[in-house]
Amino acid sequence: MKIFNWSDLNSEEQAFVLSRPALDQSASVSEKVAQIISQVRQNGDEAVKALTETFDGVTLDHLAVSPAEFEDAESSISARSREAILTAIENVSKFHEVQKPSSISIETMPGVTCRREARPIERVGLYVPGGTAPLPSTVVMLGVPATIAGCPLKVLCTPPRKDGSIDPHILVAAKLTGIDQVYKAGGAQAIAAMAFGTGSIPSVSKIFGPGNTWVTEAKLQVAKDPAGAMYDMPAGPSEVMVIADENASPDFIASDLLSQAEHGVDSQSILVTNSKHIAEQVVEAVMTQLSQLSRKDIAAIALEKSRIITTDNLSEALAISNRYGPEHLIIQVTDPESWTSKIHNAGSVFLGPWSPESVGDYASGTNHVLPTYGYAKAVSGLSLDSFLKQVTFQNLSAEGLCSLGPTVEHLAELEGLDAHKNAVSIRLQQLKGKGLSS
Ligand SMILES: NC(=O)c1ccc[n+]([C@@H]2O[C@H](COP(=O)([O-])OP(=O)(O)OC[C@H]3O[C@@H](n4cnc5c(N)ncnc54)[C@H](O)[C@@H]3O)[C@@H](O)[C@H]2O)c1
Ligand SMILES: N[C@H](CO)Cc1c[nH]c[nH+]1
Ligand SMILES: [Zn+2]
Repeated sequence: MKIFNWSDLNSEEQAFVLSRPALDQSASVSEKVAQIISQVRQNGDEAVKALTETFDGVTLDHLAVSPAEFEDAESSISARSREAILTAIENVSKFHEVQKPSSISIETMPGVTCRREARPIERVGLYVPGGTAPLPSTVVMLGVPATIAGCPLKVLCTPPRKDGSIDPHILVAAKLTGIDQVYKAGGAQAIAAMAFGTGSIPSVSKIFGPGNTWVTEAKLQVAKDPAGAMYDMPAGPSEVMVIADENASPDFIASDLLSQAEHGVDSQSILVTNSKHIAEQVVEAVMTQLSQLSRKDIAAIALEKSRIITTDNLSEALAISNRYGPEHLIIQVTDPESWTSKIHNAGSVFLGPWSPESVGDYASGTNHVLPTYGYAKAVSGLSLDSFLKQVTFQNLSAEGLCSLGPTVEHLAELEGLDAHKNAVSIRLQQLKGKGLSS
């Protein structure tokens, strides 16, 4: 990892140092995704099977995971794995249960009552990536809030393994979080199938979950079509930024940087520190730890686009972080809580030496589906709210309309919208007839 001293960089160099590995939005990816979507719309299940053969090298008879496959999965995983999945579900459930919104109601003026109530999204599609690693933890992060929100239809798609099966931990996590419709489909074809429906995969209103370029581009494209589906957020290649001072442990920092680098070749890990000494020690620790990893080849490529930035002080480090808007931000400084009010743009934050990013990935309780590419500046990570809609209600008494009606009539007149005005006037006339309006 290369070390850059922030104050030595001109603005162009600073922008380069904080640039992400580009999201491949080339015309070729966008055209190819458009073609995949069109194939799935035209030929449904048959197109999904053909595309699975092309991109995943698997021939499938059925897309739906059968009850027998769910049962086999139950018996094939260890008691320890089941227990770990249950602990994750328990903590993620606790943190998402307390996010349940309460209804609000207020009388804005006498006789005019406004209310807001949450409703679950009725049909949701959950995408669990599976290109390079099966992610049962993502099933937990998607399934738990969908179930707590009360979404009646939950459909899960994930790419099949080379033998046409789905990782059993994914199936067990699905069952345990209340999902029983799992389909063997990955990439853009899975997103298209959930957006428009196929013979076997039901269409949904909103699609959730992270994924690679193909998945992300497909989520964006199906949302543009009124017949398609909305999506949660652009959640692409994993990224982490660590802010550390001279008291932090170089080994801990290196382990955190590598934990995200190992996700994929396009992951990005950045250290920002006010200590040159720490920066140098981290370079060494990263190299030592990297050599021990089973995914060292992937992590090594990700590290080529990862960086270490040295700053004059921690305030400058925080400003850099807010400019970058990392998916994950780790604060390894003395008294980390004293810096939280200065953090504005980050998906999820890990405070102090005993809060590695991995705990949020798996089981602390927070959600690991988080905005990448700097979208943390504008959107939040997944939460219970993502699976709910807020419906507003208003109820006016006759007295309420008598008080508010003339204002609405006036505003409608300002906009030249006679029918709007008339919808009030016609009622006020009737109330006048009853002696209720002047
Ligand atoms: N931001 C988050 O919250 C978060 C959480 C977990 C994982 N992630 C990220 O999700 C990503 C998962 O990516 P992945 O690739 O492992 O799995 P994936 O499931 O997203 O993609 C695999 C699918 O991509 C399709 N595909 C592959 N090559 C293709 C090609 N040339 N043309 C068309 N389609 C093709 C295939 O259909 C395959 O099934 C990683 O980048 C990881 O860092 C992000
Ligand atoms: N770090 C990923 C989100 O960027 C989530 C994950 C799943 N498993 C391990 N990590
Ligand atoms: Zn991770």
